[in-house]
Amino acid sequence: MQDAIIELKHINVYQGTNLVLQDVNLKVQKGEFVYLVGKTGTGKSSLLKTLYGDLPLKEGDCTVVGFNLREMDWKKVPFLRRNLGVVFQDFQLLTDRNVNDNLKFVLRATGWKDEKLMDEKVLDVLDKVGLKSKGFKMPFELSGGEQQRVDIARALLNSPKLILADEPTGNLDPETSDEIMQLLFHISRDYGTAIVMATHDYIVINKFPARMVRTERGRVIDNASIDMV
Ligand SMILES: Nc1ncnc2c1ncn2[C@@H]1O[C@H](COP(=O)(O)OP(=O)(O)OP(=O)(O)O)[C@@H](O)[C@H]1O
Repeated sequence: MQDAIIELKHINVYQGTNLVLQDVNLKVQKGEFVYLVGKTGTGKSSLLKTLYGDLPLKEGDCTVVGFNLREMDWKKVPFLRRNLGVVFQDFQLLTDRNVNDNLKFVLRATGWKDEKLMDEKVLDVLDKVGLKSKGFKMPFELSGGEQQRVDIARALLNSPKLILADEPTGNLDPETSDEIMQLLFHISRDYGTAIVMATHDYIVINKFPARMVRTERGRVIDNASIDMV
């Protein structure tokens, strides 16, 4: 039997009192790569936010990396976040500290204490994203692609079973987008990390085909094929 990393049953997604997505059913298995596609404003980010506990789940059943979001005490959200990684379009690095300290900041915030273990972990994730020698650089000294790699390294810190990526190639040129996609596919394939990636970018999808799920008119449509979009 395969392990479901995400299982959604009849969930409704709200922004405030506004119902954004209705009756969403979705299963994502260990190591699966899934694109979340759909026009702007159709609810891709809202769905991802629900999955990482940024929007409260009001209706339906939702299990993410073993956490039942319906029954979960709101105070447990930090524990949920320790078990998944989130990658954003705009990198969201702390601009006042170098790459090592950006990563250590997250480790400390998620309960790590031993300096030596933290140093080893930081080196390990930087190695995984091909930035082993860049730990002492400030974010402004890095290219957009390198900053996105640091963002991905940050998502890998707690060895998550799931990465949620919201338009991770949105700010990158085509060549750099390809490099980031190769990295994400490598992570999914070689470490068994499930990845759900929201994107508008059909050039990327064509080059790196994977399962697609589409947001449209308040619904999530599974098995969307590329010629439908
Ligand atoms: N913070 C918010 N408060 C209220 N409504 C919001 C908020 N964020 C998004 N919305 C609304 O929720 C709906 C879905 O937005 P969402 O950002 O999830 O769509 P999206 O598919 O991710 O769009 P994009 O591709 O442009 O990022 C839109 O109608 C949007 O206006």
